[in-house]
Amino acid sequence: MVAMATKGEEEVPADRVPHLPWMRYPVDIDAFSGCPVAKLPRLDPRLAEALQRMGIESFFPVQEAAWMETIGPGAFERDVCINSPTGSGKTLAYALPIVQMLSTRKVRCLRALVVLPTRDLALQVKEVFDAIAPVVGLSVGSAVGQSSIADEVSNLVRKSKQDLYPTIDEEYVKMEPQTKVDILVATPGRLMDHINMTTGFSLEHLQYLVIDETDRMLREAYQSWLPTVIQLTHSIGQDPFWHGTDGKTLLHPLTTIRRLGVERGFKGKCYPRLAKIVLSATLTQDPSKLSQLELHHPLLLNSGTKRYRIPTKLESYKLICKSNLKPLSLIVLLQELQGNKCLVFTSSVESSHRLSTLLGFFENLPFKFSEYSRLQRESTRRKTLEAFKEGGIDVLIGTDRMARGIHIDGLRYVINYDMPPYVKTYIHRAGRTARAGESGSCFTFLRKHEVKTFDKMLKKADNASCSLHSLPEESIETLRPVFSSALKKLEESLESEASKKSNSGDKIPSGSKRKRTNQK
Ligand SMILES: Nc1ncnc2c1ncn2[C@@H]1O[C@H](COP(=O)(O)OP(=O)(O)OP(=O)(O)O)[C@@H](O)[C@H]1O
Repeated sequence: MVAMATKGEEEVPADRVPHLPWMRYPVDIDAFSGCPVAKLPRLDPRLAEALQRMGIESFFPVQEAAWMETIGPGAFERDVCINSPTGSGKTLAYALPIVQMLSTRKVRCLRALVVLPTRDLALQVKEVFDAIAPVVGLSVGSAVGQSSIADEVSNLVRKSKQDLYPTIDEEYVKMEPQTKVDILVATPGRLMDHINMTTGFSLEHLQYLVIDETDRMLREAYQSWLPTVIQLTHSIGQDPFWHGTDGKTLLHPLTTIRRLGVERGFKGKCYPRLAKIVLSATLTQDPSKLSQLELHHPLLLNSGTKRYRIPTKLESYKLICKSNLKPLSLIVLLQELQGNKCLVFTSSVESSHRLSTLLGFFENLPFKFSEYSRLQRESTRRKTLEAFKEGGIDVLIGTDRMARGIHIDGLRYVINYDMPPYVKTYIHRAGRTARAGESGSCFTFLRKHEVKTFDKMLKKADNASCSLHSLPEESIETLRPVFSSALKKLEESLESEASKKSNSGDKIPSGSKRKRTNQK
């Protein structure tokens, strides 16, 4: 039985043959065994050194496979679609070829755009580019809303010569690109701000477009950023020649020498191609969604034959508990995990807030926890994530917003306090652990009536086995006396928060009214 598909969420039987012919004959990533950095053909030695400084001695299979289709024999002739498990190294799989391809560019202008759904994830990916791009002279910028738009503008575009020397010849100004970065990592909202408002910001020279977490990006419209970007990068009508006032016609000195490839469907005309890489651990197969990408002769790189794969060293457990005692079961489980780093996922910001407020009324808990949700200020969230990464906090309680792509070293445990609504949600939540070949465990709390649905859901995730984990009844019983007073304090605390907000005129957090988001 197919999980209830809701608007925007395509849940089709994982074993159904893909609609799109090109998805039926993927390159099997498992056919690659990875290789030492020194053995990757044509890798720029400066990049090899940078990778070694990052502690990377060998490449993962997906990175080797992607390299072969971009720098190797595949030579970027086809757009690359990567469907590979969480934590398998997809970021470097696209970052390395793009940096290598741009390492020979002569003029600095925006040639690679990487778009991701959240600021945290975008900043994480920018760190990877920052570690490799500068060694070959490339500059990397970000447009994620972490700083003011004015600061971003000054980092992204230089003042045009016309502003500096009003008498300068206009034609010369048109020639000189004003973007100060070669590679831009962006979230859709800020990208659209710069497209619409930042003078000198241009995508006309773009050669590479990467869409990470593609299934989520295609599901959430984000002010129709994708059609806007695709349209702006169409070079149809872009005259590659510069017609001087003296009647001479020259090849525009700054025309991007994109990989001129004959595009199918363009009647054989030479057409500079925008090379695209799209990727996810749960890449959509929905033709209507994929058509938005205008992929050129796409090639699918897939891990194994299943639609979804979970990390090999991930162990899954389920705990069946009474819903009214779930907070106590969570405390007992967290006590068992002895302060190891752990992410706790709930179904909504409101549920995260309630749970973390309630836990605050239990004294002497043997672990430090914090809420991590949109109800908090951005600065608070950033500090919380930093403290969690550095070990100052053991447990983060949040929503699916922190499920996509975020990598936290040493994260051993993920707990689904609320059952994930879809298999994709499960894969991305559980995928915060057992990354890069490490082991990890995912515990899911279930009420009796949820077990059957959950088991069916897990069958779609590569037939993942899931053992039953039980908690000592007596440990739960010892917490019950505190529990009832904690519940009372919780209601009082939420009431006073609500009255404070209504007195101060603050909007009640949208999270408290939010329907279940199918963010995944
Ligand atoms: N070749 C490598 N050798 C060792 N570690 C690596 C290698 N490639 C990537 N890593 C590390 O593996 C971790 C996961 O990589 P990455 O975030 O790219 O995975 P991902 O496939 O994008 O995961 P997700 O689907 O969750 O976004 C990162 O911390 C990265 O530093």
